[in-house]
Amino acid sequence: MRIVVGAALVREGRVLAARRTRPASAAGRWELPGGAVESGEDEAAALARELREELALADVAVGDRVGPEVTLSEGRVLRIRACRADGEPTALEHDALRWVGPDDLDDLDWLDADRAVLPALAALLDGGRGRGAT
Ligand SMILES: Nc1nc2c([nH]c(=O)n2[C@H]2C[C@H](O)[C@@H](COP(=O)(O)OP(=O)(O)OP(=O)(O)O)O2)c(=O)[nH]1
Repeated sequence: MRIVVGAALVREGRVLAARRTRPASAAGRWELPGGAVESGEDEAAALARELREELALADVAVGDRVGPEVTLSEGRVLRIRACRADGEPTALEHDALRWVGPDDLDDLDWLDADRAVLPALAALLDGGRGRGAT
C-alpha cells in the first residue's frame, strides 16, 4: 500500500491550500501540499521533504493525524497530518497558495479525496481559534 501524506499546515487559524498544475485532470484544483512516502522514509520525513521541495519551507514540525484515511486510486491512501513551520511558503510546484479559514474551506474546488477531510480540518481550525470544535 502506497501512502500519500498531506500537510494541514496551520497558522493563525487558517490552513494552507495549494493549487495543482498537473495532471491535466487535477490542474486548477486544490490540495494539501505533500506527496508519496518514499521507501526508507516515515511519514514525518516525507512531509518535511515535500514541504521543502514544494514550498521551500525548512524546519517543519509534523504532528498528529487529521481526519480519516482516504482511499485513492492504484492502491494508494491519503493521510493528513497537522504541521507547523515558520517562514512564508513559496509555490515552487503549485500555481497558487491560499491560507483558508474554516468558513471558507467549502468554497475551494478540492481534489475529490480531500473533501472527506474537510470536516476534520474545520474542527482543527476552530479548535485553534479557541471556539471549540462543536
Ligand atoms: N499531495 C497531495 N496529494 C493528494 C492530495 N489529495 C489527493 O488525492 N492527492 C493525490 C494526487 C496524486 O495522485 C497523489 C500525490 O501525488 P503528488 O504528485 O502530489 O506527489 P509525488 O510528487 O510524491 O508523486 P509522484 O510524482 O511521485 O507521482 O495523491 C492532497 O491533498 N495532497
